[in-house]
Amino acid sequence: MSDVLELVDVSVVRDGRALVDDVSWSVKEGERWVILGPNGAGKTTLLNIASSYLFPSTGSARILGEQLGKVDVFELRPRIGMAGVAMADKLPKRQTVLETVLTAAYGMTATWQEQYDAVDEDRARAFLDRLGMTDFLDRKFGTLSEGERKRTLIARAMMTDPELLLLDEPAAGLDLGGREDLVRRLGRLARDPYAPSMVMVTHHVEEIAPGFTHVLMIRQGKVLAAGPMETELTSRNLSLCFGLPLLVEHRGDRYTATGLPLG
Ligand SMILES: Nc1ncnc2c1ncn2[C@@H]1O[C@H](COP(=O)(O)OP(=O)(O)OP(=O)(O)O)[C@@H](O)[C@H]1O
Repeated sequence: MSDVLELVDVSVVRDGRALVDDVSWSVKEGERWVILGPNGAGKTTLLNIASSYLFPSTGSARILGEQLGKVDVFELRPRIGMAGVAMADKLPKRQTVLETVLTAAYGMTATWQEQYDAVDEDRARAFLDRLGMTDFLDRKFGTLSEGERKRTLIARAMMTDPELLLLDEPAAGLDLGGREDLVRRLGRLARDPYAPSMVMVTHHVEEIAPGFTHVLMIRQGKVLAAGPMETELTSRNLSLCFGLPLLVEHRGDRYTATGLPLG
């Protein structure tokens, strides 16, 4: 298996403070990673490196076999799908859902007067269908609910047929039904052997879909645990990560975490 992502001794320093501190982490082809950590731990900063939008202050980062700093990022970026709030803010609100997904194939965020290939339109429809968005194709992106927007962004990130899919808090802001629906869809994607390697940032173990294989826990910029879900997603590690006693339970193919009474 080849490395999709390989960070060696990576630090990101701003105003004399390490936001990411000496992180070494590798993601192999086909793996599905979850990044867990408290607010401000450095999760989004790591994702920004993985998407080639942020360069480490020190250390080395290889993405899809290319060394950050030596590769033309404009050639690298189409190989990476990214769905997150930062992307949602860049997309025109008046564009339809179908156009929002379709424009990804042309490496831009706005539509032009040009005709799109029927093949691309079919692909956009298929991804939207897979995410349960078929009834919303002509709706303006700006009028979607949080959950509908999240599902559209994932379809959009899939459109370039990425080798690496990065999801930044895809279930944040969803109600219970919306979360469960998304977890089911992400689970289907995670178990699809043809789906890209995936890295998902989340705040809650309840949002981990079946099919995710590995977890990275980060606290104050430092890696606290990284490895297979079944060995690393433990009460001990999660308690250390969030700084309070937590009980992790594994029921069926899902996880829950609850705080223990401070005895
Ligand atoms: N450009 C910057 N300059 C200075 N500090 C920054 C900069 N960008 C981020 N930070 C700080 O770096 C730390 C890590 O931020 P990051 O967004 O990676 O955390 P996170 O784990 O994603 O947090 P959250 O769960 O709240 O989204 C935070 O303390 C943040 O305030």
